[in-house]
Formats: sequence, C-alpha cells, structure tokens
Amino acid sequence: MKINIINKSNNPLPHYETVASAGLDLRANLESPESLKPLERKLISTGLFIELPMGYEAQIRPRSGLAYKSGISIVNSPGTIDADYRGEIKILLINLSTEDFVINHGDRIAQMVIAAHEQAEWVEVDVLSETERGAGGYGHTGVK
Ligand SMILES: O=c1ccn([C@H]2C[C@H](O)[C@@H](COP(=O)(O)OP(=O)(O)OP(=O)(O)O)O2)c(=O)[nH]1
Ligand SMILES: [Mg+2]
Repeated sequence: MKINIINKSNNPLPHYETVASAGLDLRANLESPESLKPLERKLISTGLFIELPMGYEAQIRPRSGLAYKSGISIVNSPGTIDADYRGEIKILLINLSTEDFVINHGDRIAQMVIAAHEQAEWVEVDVLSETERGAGGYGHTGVK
C-alpha cells in the first residue's frame, strides 16, 4: 500500500529488510549521540512524518536484537501512531540493562508495523453471551 511520508532527516526512508518482513526499521535522527543510563528513558526523534489511511495504525515495537544484546526496549510498547497524527514519529526508548547505552545518529532503534484496525461502535446490553471460559482468566486454565 502507498503511504505519504515526509523525511526531515538525512537517513534513508525505512524499508523492509527482507521480502516478507513485517517491520520497517526506524533510525534515530540526532544532532549528537544520546546516552541512556540504566533504567533511563528518552524520547528519540526519527525525523519522519506519515499520513496513514483511515483504518490503519502504525505500531512502534522494540527490535529483538537490541533487546537481547543491550536490554533496550520501548516504554509504551507497542506504541500507537494514529491515522490522524501529523506530528513527528518519536520512540520512547528505555535502557533495561545495567550498563550505559549510546545511540548514534542513524542507528536502527525500533521497528514499525503498519496494521489495519477496526473502530468499535458500542451496543449497550444488559447481559453478555455465555461461554466455557466465562470470567476465567489470569491463568485459570493452568500451567501444563
Ligand atoms: O511511540 C509513540 C506513540 C505515539 N506517538 C504519537 C502518535 C500518536 O498518534 C500520538 C498519541 O499517542 P498516544 O495516543 O499513545 O498518546 P497519549 O498519551 O494518549 O496522547 P494523546 O492524548 O495525544 O492521544 O503520539 C509517537 O510518535 N510515538
Ligand atoms: Mg491517545
């Protein structure tokens, strides 16, 4: 699908790294490197602005390699980019490791998945239909 984008960074546009990738890696747009201390969080610019079609969202997710190797995650994961948002896409990184982590301009710090979604139209009722699960949750079916 075609999506309008403005790129105010000098990074390349996000692209799919492999033919069947779901995620588009997002790069940091920085004037100078940023450092994240253990448990520190920072909102990192991408320089990207997009115009999603109605009925679509963009999800901002952590990259597994950064998470595994360096303990870098996203506080509000998965972040939600609404179709009517026209501001800059930013990424709320957090350092979950015990060591400082440095982000350089152009580093691929997160990934974005474009996804279709519904909007709910509530139908207020007095009773919901019965199911086998009922109100059971939080592990009520057991571990094994
Ligand atoms: O990781 C994110 C999450 C959100 N946004 C932008 C796009 C989104 O459409 C807007 C609002 O996000 P959200 O609804 O998650 O934040 P909120 O705290 O509910 O703010 P608002 O009251 O503006 O909706 O912020 C980002 O750039 N990055
Ligand atoms: Mg909101």
